[in-house]
Amino acid sequence: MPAAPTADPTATPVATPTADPAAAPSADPAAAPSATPTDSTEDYRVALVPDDKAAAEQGMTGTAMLRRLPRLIRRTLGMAWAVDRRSVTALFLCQTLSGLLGALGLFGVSAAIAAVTAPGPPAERFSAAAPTLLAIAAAAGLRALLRITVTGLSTRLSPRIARRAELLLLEAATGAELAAYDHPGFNDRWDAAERGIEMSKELIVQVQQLIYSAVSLLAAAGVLAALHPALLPLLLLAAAPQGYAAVREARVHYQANVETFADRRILAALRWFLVDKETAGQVRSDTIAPFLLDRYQQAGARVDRTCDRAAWRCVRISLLGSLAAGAGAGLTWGSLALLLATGRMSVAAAGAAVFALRTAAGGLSGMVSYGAALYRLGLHLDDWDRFIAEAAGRRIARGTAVPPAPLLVEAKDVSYTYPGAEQPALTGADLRLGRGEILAVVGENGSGKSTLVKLLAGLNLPTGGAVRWDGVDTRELDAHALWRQTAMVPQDFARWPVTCRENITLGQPAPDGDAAVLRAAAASGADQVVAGLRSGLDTLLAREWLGGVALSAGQWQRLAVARAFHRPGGLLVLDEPTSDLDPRAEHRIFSGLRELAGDRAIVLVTHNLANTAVADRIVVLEHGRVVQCGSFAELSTAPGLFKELHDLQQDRTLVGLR
Ligand SMILES: Nc1ncnc2c1ncn2[C@@H]1O[C@H](COP(=O)(O)OP(=O)(O)OP(=O)(O)O)[C@@H](O)[C@H]1O
Repeated sequence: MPAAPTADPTATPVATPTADPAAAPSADPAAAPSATPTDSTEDYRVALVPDDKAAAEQGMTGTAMLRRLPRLIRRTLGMAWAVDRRSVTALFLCQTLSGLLGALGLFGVSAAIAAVTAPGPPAERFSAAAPTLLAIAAAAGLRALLRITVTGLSTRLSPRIARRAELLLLEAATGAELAAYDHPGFNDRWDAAERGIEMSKELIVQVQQLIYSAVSLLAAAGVLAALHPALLPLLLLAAAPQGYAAVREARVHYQANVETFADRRILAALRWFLVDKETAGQVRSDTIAPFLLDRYQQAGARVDRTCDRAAWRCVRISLLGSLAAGAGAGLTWGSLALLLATGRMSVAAAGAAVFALRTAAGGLSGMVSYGAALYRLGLHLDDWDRFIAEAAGRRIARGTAVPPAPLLVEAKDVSYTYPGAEQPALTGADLRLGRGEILAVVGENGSGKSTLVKLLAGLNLPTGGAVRWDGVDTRELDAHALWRQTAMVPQDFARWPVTCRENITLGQPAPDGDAAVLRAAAASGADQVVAGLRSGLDTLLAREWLGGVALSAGQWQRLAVARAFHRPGGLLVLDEPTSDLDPRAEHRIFSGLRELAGDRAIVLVTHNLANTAVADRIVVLEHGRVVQCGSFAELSTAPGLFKELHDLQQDRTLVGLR
């Protein structure tokens, strides 16, 4: 899936988001994307299949294939044209020339046989045929050269087409609203679309093979029609069963692919959990490896069973297709013999017909098999298309107003229900936050704190009520302009695989460059991290990469906070910003917060209620509702949830001291 895979992308190849444990169906069934709510890996697997299977069934008939092929060819050539016009033009010229040379060669064969079998002395006959034979040889040589050129051109085009397809996919994914990721099946469709990209590498190769076969067939068919009109329909009859079998096989393969889709995702997720560095320690300490490996084997066995069934079906289909094709071929060759025997065709024409029939049969079977392969690729390309269309339907399309740093951020009767969720995560929330103020948001796990701050920061749009920045609904604001005014430390902050400096500037340096970076680092305690790095700000923080340096969880968090402090956003959102920090680092951040609030509005989410003393106001959430609002002094003395939680926190400390 396209979301930043984990808090540590250094451990997650960005280009292989399928390995994202966030998308792992077995890891978190609540978050598992599926067609229907599921509670187990098995349910997940079963729930995924019907919809996708239904989609796969659509249009998988012979006529559908015939209808779709021209569109697919146009589409592939269109994609190729967009990336490299010269190569596509050269490809066409080569193919056309190759076809013409093929036809000339076949007519040449007829002329050569006629010359050789004409009455007269052998030497004369041979010298009469020699120029034609030389021309046939030259044409064959030239065709071979053209074939090599075509292969070279398609090898050049293939990766470029795939990269373009990938880029379009990435643009579609990053251009979608964040809420798109929460829609059931969105991540699955991303996975399927990625497979479409893999397949797109093959497109141009298959298309050029198909065109080559078609051109060969056309040339041979022209010659055959000229030799005897009965030969061509017979040839087509012989190819029909093979074509039908190829379509059926493509269909069986694709269906097997769809049926094993969920299991293959499970396999990918299990592979991830078994080998990733993040979980490697727990795999050992929890001795969970045998359990996960068992799951892996079960899923693998299911995939194998489905693939075996598909393979056997294909063998049966192929066998029947070949038998019918053999009978058709026998009919064609028998007819040719009959024409020759009854004198309705000359020996020269029959000789040329033999060559033409072989060429045409090769062209036909090439068209059938490449056509079927292309059709199969096209089904995967549909997945790519489907995702792009879906992402486009969920693209960020808000207003155009560009907000300055807000003086006032308000939530008015705000509710939010995650897509597909039965219960709202937030209901009827009202609050105000002015520039220079600190607002703390507290509550038990799952009470809606992160949901609320994502709405205030315009990452999500409320499903009810409104969030307003200086009176303007966030729906009417330009999303990117709004986010430029927002600095955020989310719970799962990213660990970008770039230098320490870039981890703080995010590629958006302040006018005073490193001075601003060092100020932000000093305010968050990241200055100590920088001081310990062998190349200071220039140190690459990507442990898997050559020369990268690994940081501790707390050191990363200091950098994440520095990054938010460095950003000149008018709204600063800190969601559990000190969960990994030692007391000294935590103290440094909270003692500097008031100064930072001078020209910003700050929202702080924390479970450490003592830290909320720094806030001007505290809102307490319970089951998605604001149940209390007040200052620390008020809430810590008045009866209510805040006091209860605060006392519990104190009480635990006392137990520890006893
Ligand atoms: N992407 C999502 N899709 C569906 N439901 C979600 C999603 N994210 C959160 N929720 C649900 O919304 C509710 C509020 O979640 P939220 O993350 O806002 O809680 P929180 O107060 O920040 O929790 P915590 O203290 O554990 O961080 C929870 O019941 C959670 O299950």
